[in-house]
Amino acid sequence: MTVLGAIADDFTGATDLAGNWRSRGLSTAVVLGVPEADGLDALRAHDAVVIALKIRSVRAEKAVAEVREAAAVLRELGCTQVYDKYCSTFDSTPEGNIGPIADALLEETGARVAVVVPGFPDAGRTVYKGHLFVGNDPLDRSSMRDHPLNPMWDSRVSALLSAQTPHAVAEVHVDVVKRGAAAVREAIDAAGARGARYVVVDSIDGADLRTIATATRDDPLVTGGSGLALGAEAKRVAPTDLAGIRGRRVVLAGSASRATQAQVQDARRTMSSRKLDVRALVDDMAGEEQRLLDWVVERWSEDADRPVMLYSVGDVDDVAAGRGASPHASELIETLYSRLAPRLADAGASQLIVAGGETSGSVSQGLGISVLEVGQLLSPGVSWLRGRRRAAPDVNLVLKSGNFGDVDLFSSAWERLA
Ligand SMILES: Nc1ncnc2c1ncn2[C@@H]1O[C@H](COP(=O)(O)OP(=O)(O)O)[C@@H](O)[C@H]1O
Ligand SMILES: O=C(O)[C@@H](O)C(=O)COP(=O)(O)O
Repeated sequence: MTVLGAIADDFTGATDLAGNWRSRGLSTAVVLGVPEADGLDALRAHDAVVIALKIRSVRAEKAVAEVREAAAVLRELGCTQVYDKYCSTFDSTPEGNIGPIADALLEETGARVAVVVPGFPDAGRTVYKGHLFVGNDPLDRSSMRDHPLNPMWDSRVSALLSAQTPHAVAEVHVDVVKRGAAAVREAIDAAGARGARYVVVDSIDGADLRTIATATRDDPLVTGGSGLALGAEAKRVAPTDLAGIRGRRVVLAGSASRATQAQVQDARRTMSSRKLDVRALVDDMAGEEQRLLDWVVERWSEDADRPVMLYSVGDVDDVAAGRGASPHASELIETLYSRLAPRLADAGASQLIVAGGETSGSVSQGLGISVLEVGQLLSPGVSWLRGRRRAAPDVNLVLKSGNFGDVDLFSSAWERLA
């Protein structure tokens, strides 16, 4: 029976969370979109279910409506705790939807108070005295300040959240966390008694996540990045690795994040690659789609085993250039990838690495994927997946969050598919 349920605001975030639950031995299914009632029985066998939505950058009312539907499904599945998964870098604008979604989930779950835990120390996200750090930098001094969709303007998580919710937000700092789960529980309850509905809890290492997870085990709602899932009670089940599906290999990078830029630069040295031309997409989307398909297929015909890469940002100037070519550059790039992905699969692609949360959503939707099985972990937050497509053969996928993964991920990941 399913005990844990999650709602993730993007597809990479969903696989990030599922990978962490899998590493605790929990069998975890990722469903793309709110599943239909007749699809629920297949999910009941899992310990945990993640419903992946593509709502990170959509209007709050629309996002909340989808989240309420997803919450109803998790209730139907009998989940005793709902995990509200947003980005470990709290990606949102002041009009963003993290607050409204959490507010709706307080109502849906009947929770009096919910923790806010963006920390994921394995991936360099820590929260210290309420401030979110990316590596050594406060969030608003990290590369996230230049994000094309969600430029981050503050590092204090309570300030970011307070801009998006009418509810009071409290903080529990690391000195309390280091005293253990009972002290954290007491501090959360005390904050709740003073009227707070959210409590941002510091986490500077994995032990803190385990402490917070223990303290909140019986809470109907927790919120955070994926790190808190690493504190889930472990099951002694050795997770099996996914087998590789034979076929062509392709990298589709639509992420503008700095880590992806470095991965793109690294991969350009080892594989054929081509940068998307936003101007050409504006002028003739269908023609450009065909040209890109032909170009990839020709590269495969030269060497069937070598991956081929399409990318949209090689360095930070490409975002400004893309925007200069069209104010709709982001949508055009997402549309291109979602249309191209199924055509690449028809042309033989069975192993795809996709970079960027929004981009991964577009590609998965384009491929018609309904459920993802989570396999071997490549690096914190990044795993191989098997995507089940509606009326088409399955594919292996990596849906990589923009800022995650080792620099050589695009060339090294393939070896990890048995
Ligand atoms: N050259 C570009 N110019 C403008 N927008 C771009 C460019 N390349 C990618 N984008 C858009 O930026 C967004 C990146 O978001 P996402 O895929 O979530 O990755 P990340 O958050 O890591 O940057 C997408 O909407 C993508 O289409
Ligand atoms: O929590 C995280 O950092 C990731 O799971 C995530 O959501 C990253 O988003 P993108 O950078 O948009 O892929």
